[in-house]
Amino acid sequence: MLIAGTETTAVTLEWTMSNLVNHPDILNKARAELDTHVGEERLVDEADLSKLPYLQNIISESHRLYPAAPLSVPHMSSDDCRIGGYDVPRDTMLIVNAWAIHRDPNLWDDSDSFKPERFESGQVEANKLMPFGLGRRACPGEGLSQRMLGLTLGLLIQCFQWKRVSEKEVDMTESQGLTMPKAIPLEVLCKARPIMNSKVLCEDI
Ligand code: HEM
Repeated sequence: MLIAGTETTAVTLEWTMSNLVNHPDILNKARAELDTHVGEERLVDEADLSKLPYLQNIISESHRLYPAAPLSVPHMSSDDCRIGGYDVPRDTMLIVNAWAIHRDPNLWDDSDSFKPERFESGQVEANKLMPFGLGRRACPGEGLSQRMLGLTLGLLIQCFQWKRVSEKEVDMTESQGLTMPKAIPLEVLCKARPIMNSKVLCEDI
């Protein structure tokens, strides 16, 4: 439960921040969305998340390219069945490669690029995502985790300016592990934005 609930969300946040510092234009657009819909007089909160579709699209795009459970969790067929043209006997272990599906060029335009805008076209794209699994055994923590990711990312962008430690792009190599960690942990520079000095922040805390 600890790994399922914390490591997955933390790893997703690290991949998302890595993508953002490698794409400052996308980071700026997310900051502009926060400044427009939340402003600089108070901190973002849960009720704001529905007004921040671009922030949500950034999270979806991170789930797509860097799913925290790339091979999901093994399942077993409870009966004979047919999947994608293959006969699968009862009691076969099935592993879904979400990582490969999320990068399949037949399903996604420019599939290896980080483009949150692809989710602006509506629900069709979002329906192709499966970072939390599908069906009866899908992740019960999806709602909690999506809120945690939205709030944490929103606060990080609202409160700090972020940039890479050098001109060189952040290395995006994946390492091995249950939750697909980064091979090289993220290091970034941050500078407090004016909201951090404001009286409002002290009152919010
Ligand atoms: C980015 C965050 C997360 C991701 C990507 C994620 C992904 C997944 C995936 C792919 C599964 C397997 C689904 C399947 O078998 O088809 C799973 C199961 C599970 N997750 Fe998550 N998860 C996340 C966060 C959380 C959180 C925050 C909690 C709880 C607080 C949680 C609790 C669980 C539990 C208990 C299961 C096992 C469910 C079962 O076997 O019936 N997860 N998760």
